[in-house]
Amino acid sequence: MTAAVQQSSVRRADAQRPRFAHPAEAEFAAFLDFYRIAWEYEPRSFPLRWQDGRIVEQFTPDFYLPEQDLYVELTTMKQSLVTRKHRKVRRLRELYPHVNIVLLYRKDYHEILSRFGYGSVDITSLRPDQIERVLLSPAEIQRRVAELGQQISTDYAGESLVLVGVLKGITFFLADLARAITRPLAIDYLQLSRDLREGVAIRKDLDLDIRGKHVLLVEDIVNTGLTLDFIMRVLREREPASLEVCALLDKAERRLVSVPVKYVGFTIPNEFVVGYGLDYRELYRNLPFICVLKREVYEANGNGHLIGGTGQEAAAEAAEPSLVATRVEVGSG
Ligand SMILES: O=P(O)(O)OC[C@H]1O[C@H](OP(=O)(O)OP(=O)(O)O)[C@H](O)[C@@H]1O
Ligand code: HPA
Repeated sequence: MTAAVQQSSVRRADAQRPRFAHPAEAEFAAFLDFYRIAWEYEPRSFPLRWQDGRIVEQFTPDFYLPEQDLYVELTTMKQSLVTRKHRKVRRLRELYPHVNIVLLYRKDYHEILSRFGYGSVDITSLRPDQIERVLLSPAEIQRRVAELGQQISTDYAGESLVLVGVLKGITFFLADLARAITRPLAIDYLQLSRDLREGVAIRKDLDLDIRGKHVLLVEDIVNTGLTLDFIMRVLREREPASLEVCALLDKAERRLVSVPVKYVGFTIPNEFVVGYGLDYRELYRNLPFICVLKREVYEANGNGHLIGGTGQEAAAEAAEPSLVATRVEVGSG
Protein backbone atom coordinates (compact mmCIF):
# COMPACT_ATOMS: atom_id res chain seq x y z
CA MET A 1 0.00 0.00 0.00
CA THR A 2 1.26 3.47 -0.80
CA ALA A 3 -0.24 6.51 0.86
CA ALA A 4 0.39 9.78 -0.93
CA VAL A 5 1.20 12.83 1.11
CA GLN A 6 1.01 16.12 -0.69
CA GLN A 7 4.29 17.98 -0.73
CA SER A 8 2.26 20.84 0.64
CA SER A 9 0.73 18.72 3.41
CA VAL A 10 1.50 21.29 6.06
CA ARG A 11 0.59 24.14 3.76
CA ARG A 12 -2.91 25.12 2.89
CA ALA A 13 -4.37 25.63 -0.54
CA ASP A 14 -5.13 29.34 -1.01
CA ALA A 15 -8.86 28.72 -0.59
CA GLN A 16 -8.27 27.12 2.81
CA ARG A 17 -5.87 29.77 4.07
CA PRO A 18 -7.32 31.64 7.01
CA ARG A 19 -7.93 35.35 6.84
CA PHE A 20 -5.10 36.66 8.93
CA ALA A 21 -5.82 39.65 11.12
CA HIS A 22 -2.32 41.07 10.64
CA PRO A 23 0.37 40.82 7.93
CA ALA A 24 2.86 39.59 10.55
CA GLU A 25 0.65 36.51 11.02
CA ALA A 26 0.67 35.74 7.28
CA GLU A 27 4.44 36.14 7.32
CA PHE A 28 4.79 33.76 10.28
CA ALA A 29 2.53 31.19 8.55
CA ALA A 30 4.76 31.38 5.45
CA PHE A 31 7.82 30.89 7.67
CA LEU A 32 6.26 27.78 9.25
CA ASP A 33 5.28 26.45 5.82
CA PHE A 34 8.81 26.87 4.52
CA TYR A 35 10.14 24.68 7.34
CA ARG A 36 7.16 22.31 7.05
CA ILE A 37 6.01 22.91 10.61
CA ALA A 38 2.31 22.14 11.04
CA TRP A 39 0.13 24.99 12.37
CA GLU A 40 -3.40 26.02 13.17
CA TYR A 41 -4.57 29.61 13.25
CA GLU A 42 -6.43 30.80 16.36
CA PRO A 43 -7.97 27.38 17.06
CA ARG A 44 -8.87 28.03 20.70
CA SER A 45 -9.94 30.83 23.01
CA PHE A 46 -9.10 30.72 26.70
CA PRO A 47 -11.48 32.50 29.10
CA LEU A 48 -9.43 34.70 31.44
CA ARG A 49 -12.01 36.54 33.55
CA TRP A 50 -15.62 35.97 34.56
CA GLN A 51 -18.28 38.19 36.06
CA ASP A 52 -21.56 36.81 37.35
CA GLY A 53 -20.78 33.56 35.60
CA ARG A 54 -20.18 35.28 32.25
CA ILE A 55 -16.88 35.45 30.44
CA VAL A 56 -15.74 39.07 30.32
CA GLU A 57 -12.20 38.55 29.04
CA GLN A 58 -10.66 35.87 26.90
CA PHE A 59 -7.42 35.30 25.03
CA THR A 60 -7.04 33.69 21.61
CA PRO A 61 -3.36 32.97 20.85
CA ASP A 62 -2.49 33.49 17.20
CA PHE A 63 -1.14 30.03 16.39
CA TYR A 64 -1.13 26.48 17.68
CA LEU A 65 1.76 24.22 16.63
CA PRO A 66 0.49 20.66 17.23
CA GLU A 67 3.86 18.91 16.79
CA GLN A 68 5.10 20.65 19.93
CA ASP A 69 1.73 21.23 21.61
CA LEU A 70 2.69 24.89 21.64
CA TYR A 71 0.66 28.10 21.34
CA VAL A 72 2.35 31.14 19.85
CA GLU A 73 1.33 34.75 20.28
CA LEU A 74 3.12 37.13 17.96
CA THR A 75 4.11 40.50 19.20
CA THR A 76 5.65 43.66 17.88
CA MET A 77 8.14 46.00 19.52
CA LYS A 78 5.30 48.39 20.41
CA GLN A 79 5.57 48.69 24.21
CA SER A 80 1.87 49.25 24.97
CA LEU A 81 0.89 46.08 23.10
CA VAL A 82 3.73 44.07 24.59
CA THR A 83 2.74 44.94 28.15
CA ARG A 84 -0.89 43.96 27.54
CA LYS A 85 0.10 40.71 25.89
CA HIS A 86 2.52 39.84 28.68
CA ARG A 87 -0.29 40.32 31.18
CA LYS A 88 -2.64 38.05 29.20
CA VAL A 89 0.01 35.37 28.82
CA ARG A 90 0.77 35.52 32.57
CA ARG A 91 -2.91 35.15 33.40
CA LEU A 92 -3.31 32.27 30.94
CA ARG A 93 -0.36 30.46 32.52
CA GLU A 94 -1.87 30.91 36.00
CA LEU A 95 -5.26 29.56 34.96
CA TYR A 96 -4.06 26.87 32.54
CA PRO A 97 -0.67 25.71 33.84
CA HIS A 98 -0.50 22.79 31.40
CA VAL A 99 -0.81 25.01 28.33
CA ASN A 100 2.50 25.84 26.64
CA ILE A 101 2.62 29.31 25.17
CA VAL A 102 5.35 31.63 23.95
CA LEU A 103 5.25 35.31 23.10
CA LEU A 104 7.30 35.68 19.97
CA TYR A 105 9.01 38.71 18.47
CA ARG A 106 9.73 38.74 14.75
CA LYS A 107 13.47 38.71 15.39
CA ASP A 108 13.05 35.46 17.32
CA TYR A 109 11.24 33.43 14.63
CA HIS A 110 14.31 31.35 13.89
CA GLU A 111 14.84 30.48 17.54
CA ILE A 112 11.63 28.50 17.52
CA LEU A 113 13.11 26.09 14.97
CA SER A 114 15.26 24.41 17.60
CA ARG A 115 12.08 23.10 19.26
CA PHE A 116 11.27 21.30 16.01
CA GLY A 117 14.59 19.51 15.70
CA TYR A 118 16.14 21.95 13.25
CA GLY A 119 19.08 22.78 15.48
CA SER A 120 20.97 25.71 14.17
CA VAL A 121 19.91 26.25 10.58
CA ASP A 122 23.31 27.54 9.52
CA ILE A 123 24.78 24.33 10.87
CA THR A 124 27.12 23.97 7.85
CA SER A 125 27.35 27.61 6.89
CA LEU A 126 24.04 27.21 5.10
CA ARG A 127 21.75 30.20 5.24
CA PRO A 128 17.99 29.79 4.99
CA ASP A 129 18.02 31.79 1.76
CA GLN A 130 20.31 29.15 0.21
CA ILE A 131 17.64 26.49 0.66
CA GLU A 132 15.39 26.12 -2.36
CA ARG A 133 12.85 24.23 -0.29
CA VAL A 134 12.63 21.93 2.66
CA LEU A 135 11.38 18.58 1.42
CA LEU A 136 11.09 16.75 4.73
CA SER A 137 11.16 18.25 8.20
CA PRO A 138 12.83 16.51 11.17
CA ALA A 139 9.37 15.73 12.57
CA GLU A 140 8.19 14.19 9.29
CA ILE A 141 11.34 12.07 9.05
CA GLN A 142 11.09 10.88 12.64
CA ARG A 143 7.39 10.00 12.29
CA ARG A 144 8.05 7.92 9.20
CA VAL A 145 11.12 6.21 10.67
CA ALA A 146 9.02 5.21 13.70
CA GLU A 147 6.35 3.78 11.37
CA LEU A 148 8.94 1.83 9.40
CA GLY A 149 10.43 0.50 12.65
CA GLN A 150 7.00 -0.69 13.78
CA GLN A 151 6.22 -2.33 10.48
CA ILE A 152 9.59 -4.10 10.35
CA SER A 153 9.25 -5.24 13.97
CA THR A 154 5.85 -6.74 13.15
CA ASP A 155 7.06 -8.42 9.96
CA TYR A 156 10.04 -10.00 11.74
CA ALA A 157 8.08 -11.09 14.83
CA GLY A 158 9.84 -13.99 16.53
CA GLU A 159 13.01 -13.49 14.45
CA SER A 160 16.28 -11.66 14.77
CA LEU A 161 17.84 -9.83 11.86
CA VAL A 162 20.99 -8.28 10.48
CA LEU A 163 20.75 -4.68 9.33
CA VAL A 164 23.23 -3.98 6.58
CA GLY A 165 23.85 -0.28 6.00
CA VAL A 166 25.50 1.08 2.87
CA LEU A 167 27.96 3.79 3.89
CA LYS A 168 27.96 6.72 4.28
CA GLY A 169 24.60 8.30 3.57
CA ILE A 170 23.00 5.74 5.84
CA THR A 171 24.60 7.15 9.01
CA PHE A 172 21.59 8.81 10.64
CA PHE A 173 18.79 6.78 9.08
CA LEU A 174 20.31 3.50 10.22
CA ALA A 175 20.93 4.82 13.73
CA ASP A 176 17.30 5.97 14.05
CA LEU A 177 15.76 2.97 12.32
CA ALA A 178 17.71 0.45 14.40
CA ARG A 179 16.39 2.07 17.57
CA ALA A 180 12.82 2.00 16.22
CA ILE A 181 12.99 -1.77 15.62
CA THR A 182 12.08 -3.88 18.63
CA ARG A 183 13.56 -7.17 17.37
CA PRO A 184 17.06 -8.39 18.34
CA LEU A 185 19.42 -7.24 15.63
CA ALA A 186 23.03 -7.00 14.54
CA ILE A 187 24.38 -4.09 12.52
CA ASP A 188 26.97 -4.31 9.79
CA TYR A 189 28.18 -2.02 7.02
CA LEU A 190 29.18 -2.20 3.40
CA GLN A 191 31.06 0.50 1.54
CA LEU A 192 31.28 0.66 -2.22
CA SER A 193 33.70 2.24 -4.60
CA ARG A 194 32.54 3.61 -7.93
CA ASP A 195 34.75 3.92 -10.89
CA LEU A 196 33.60 5.08 -14.32
CA ARG A 197 35.54 2.32 -16.07
CA GLU A 198 35.48 -0.46 -13.49
CA GLY A 199 31.93 0.13 -12.25
CA VAL A 200 30.78 -0.58 -8.70
CA ALA A 201 32.90 -2.73 -6.37
CA ILE A 202 32.96 -3.49 -2.65
CA ARG A 203 35.52 -1.35 -0.84
CA LYS A 204 34.64 -2.47 2.68
CA ASP A 205 32.92 -5.82 3.05
CA LEU A 206 30.69 -7.08 5.86
CA ASP A 207 32.32 -8.31 9.05
CA LEU A 208 29.50 -10.80 9.69
CA ASP A 209 28.70 -14.06 7.96
CA ILE A 210 25.08 -13.63 6.83
CA ARG A 211 24.45 -17.23 5.70
CA GLY A 212 21.08 -18.36 7.09
CA LYS A 213 20.35 -14.92 8.58
CA HIS A 214 17.45 -12.58 7.90
CA VAL A 215 19.13 -9.60 6.25
CA LEU A 216 17.59 -6.18 5.84
CA LEU A 217 19.62 -3.99 3.54
CA VAL A 218 19.24 -0.33 4.49
CA GLU A 219 19.82 2.46 1.96
CA ASP A 220 19.40 6.21 2.19
CA ILE A 221 18.29 6.65 -1.41
CA VAL A 222 17.52 4.58 -4.49
CA ASN A 223 17.74 6.29 -7.88
CA THR A 224 18.62 4.16 -10.91
CA GLY A 225 18.65 1.03 -8.75
CA LEU A 226 22.04 0.02 -10.15
CA THR A 227 23.80 0.16 -6.77
CA LEU A 228 21.10 -1.87 -5.09
CA ASP A 229 21.00 -4.39 -7.91
CA PHE A 230 24.76 -4.92 -7.53
CA ILE A 231 24.60 -5.31 -3.74
CA MET A 232 21.62 -7.66 -3.85
CA ARG A 233 23.42 -9.97 -6.26
CA VAL A 234 26.52 -10.04 -4.04
CA LEU A 235 24.53 -10.70 -0.86
CA ARG A 236 22.25 -13.34 -2.40
CA GLU A 237 25.30 -15.44 -3.23
CA ARG A 238 25.97 -15.65 0.51
CA GLU A 239 22.66 -17.46 1.00
CA PRO A 240 20.91 -15.45 3.70
CA ALA A 241 17.62 -16.89 5.01
CA SER A 242 15.92 -13.80 3.55
CA LEU A 243 16.99 -10.52 1.99
CA GLU A 244 14.81 -7.42 1.93
CA VAL A 245 15.46 -3.72 1.35
CA CYS A 246 14.49 -0.64 3.30
CA ALA A 247 15.20 2.74 1.65
CA LEU A 248 14.45 6.08 3.22
CA LEU A 249 14.06 7.85 -0.12
CA ASP A 250 12.98 6.53 -3.48
CA LYS A 251 13.48 8.63 -6.62
CA ALA A 252 11.31 6.17 -8.51
CA GLU A 253 11.29 8.28 -11.68
CA ARG A 254 15.00 7.64 -12.17
CA ARG A 255 14.79 3.85 -12.01
CA LEU A 256 16.72 1.99 -14.72
CA VAL A 257 16.63 -1.50 -13.23
CA SER A 258 13.80 -2.96 -11.25
CA VAL A 259 14.76 -3.58 -7.60
CA PRO A 260 12.49 -4.95 -4.88
CA VAL A 261 12.33 -2.24 -2.21
CA LYS A 262 9.97 -3.63 0.41
CA TYR A 263 10.07 -0.69 2.81
CA VAL A 264 10.08 2.86 1.40
CA GLY A 265 10.17 5.94 3.60
CA PHE A 266 9.28 8.58 1.03
CA THR A 267 8.96 8.65 -2.74
CA ILE A 268 10.48 11.95 -3.79
CA PRO A 269 10.64 13.97 -7.00
CA ASN A 270 13.71 13.89 -9.21
CA GLU A 271 15.74 16.55 -7.45
CA PHE A 272 19.14 16.45 -5.79
CA VAL A 273 18.61 16.43 -2.04
CA VAL A 274 20.89 16.84 0.95
CA GLY A 275 20.63 16.43 4.71
CA TYR A 276 19.95 13.64 7.21
CA GLY A 277 22.98 11.75 5.91
CA LEU A 278 22.80 12.76 2.25
CA ASP A 279 25.68 14.88 1.02
CA TYR A 280 26.91 17.07 -1.71
CA ARG A 281 30.68 16.53 -1.86
CA GLU A 282 30.63 15.35 1.77
CA LEU A 283 28.88 18.48 3.03
CA TYR A 284 25.40 18.89 4.54
CA ARG A 285 25.08 15.34 5.87
CA ASN A 286 24.49 16.79 9.36
CA LEU A 287 21.47 18.89 8.42
CA PRO A 288 18.61 17.46 10.51
CA PHE A 289 16.14 17.92 7.63
CA ILE A 290 16.16 16.99 3.93
CA CYS A 291 16.15 19.82 1.43
CA VAL A 292 16.88 20.94 -2.09
CA LEU A 293 19.58 23.58 -2.23
CA LYS A 294 19.68 26.57 -4.52
CA ARG A 295 21.87 26.11 -7.54
CA GLU A 296 24.23 28.90 -6.43
CA VAL A 297 25.30 26.76 -3.45
CA TYR A 298 26.65 24.06 -5.73
CA GLU A 299 28.31 26.65 -7.90
CA ALA A 300 30.01 28.16 -4.85
CA ASN A 301 31.21 24.69 -3.84
CA GLY A 302 32.36 24.01 -7.37
CA ASN A 303 34.51 27.13 -7.25
CA GLY A 304 36.25 25.68 -4.26
CA HIS A 305 34.71 28.00 -1.69
CA LEU A 306 33.80 25.19 0.62
CA ILE A 307 35.23 21.88 -0.36
CA GLY A 308 36.64 22.09 -3.86
CA GLY A 309 35.85 20.17 -7.03
CA THR A 310 33.98 21.23 -10.12
CA GLY A 311 30.46 20.94 -8.76
CA GLN A 312 29.34 19.47 -12.06
CA GLU A 313 27.77 16.32 -10.65
CA ALA A 314 25.16 17.87 -8.44
CA ALA A 315 24.59 20.77 -10.79
CA ALA A 316 23.82 18.19 -13.47
CA GLU A 317 21.59 16.27 -11.05
CA ALA A 318 19.91 19.44 -9.99
CA ALA A 319 19.41 20.46 -13.61
CA GLU A 320 17.61 17.28 -14.52
CA PRO A 321 13.95 17.70 -15.43
CA SER A 322 12.39 17.94 -12.04
CA LEU A 323 8.94 17.88 -10.66
CA VAL A 324 9.25 20.90 -8.44
CA ALA A 325 6.25 21.47 -6.22
CA THR A 326 4.87 18.07 -6.96
CA ARG A 327 4.50 15.72 -4.10
CA VAL A 328 6.31 13.59 -1.63
CA GLU A 329 4.71 10.22 -1.13
CA VAL A 330 4.89 8.09 1.94
CA GLY A 331 5.15 4.52 0.82
CA SER A 332 5.24 1.13 2.43
CA GLY A 333 5.93 -2.28 1.04
O1 LIG B 1 20.24 3.92 -7.34
P1 LIG B 1 21.57 4.49 -7.70
O2 LIG B 1 21.48 5.39 -8.91
O3 LIG B 1 22.62 3.45 -7.86
O4 LIG B 1 21.99 5.51 -6.54
C1 LIG B 1 21.89 5.16 -5.20
C2 LIG B 1 23.21 5.25 -4.51
O5 LIG B 1 23.64 6.62 -4.41
C3 LIG B 1 23.91 6.96 -3.07
O6 LIG B 1 25.24 6.77 -2.74
P2 LIG B 1 26.35 7.90 -2.87
O7 LIG B 1 27.18 7.63 -4.07
O8 LIG B 1 25.69 9.24 -2.82
O9 LIG B 1 27.28 7.63 -1.62
P3 LIG B 1 27.19 8.08 -0.08
O10 LIG B 1 26.11 7.22 0.56
O11 LIG B 1 28.53 7.76 0.49
O12 LIG B 1 26.86 9.54 0.00
C4 LIG B 1 23.05 5.98 -2.28
O13 LIG B 1 23.56 5.76 -0.97
C5 LIG B 1 23.06 4.75 -3.10
O14 LIG B 1 24.10 3.87 -2.72
O1 HPA C 1 19.81 13.31 -4.27
C1 HPA C 1 20.90 12.87 -3.80
N1 HPA C 1 21.56 13.56 -2.83
C2 HPA C 1 22.72 13.14 -2.28
N2 HPA C 1 23.32 12.01 -2.64
C3 HPA C 1 22.72 11.26 -3.60
N3 HPA C 1 23.11 10.09 -4.14
C4 HPA C 1 22.20 9.76 -5.03
N4 HPA C 1 21.19 10.69 -5.07
C5 HPA C 1 21.52 11.65 -4.18
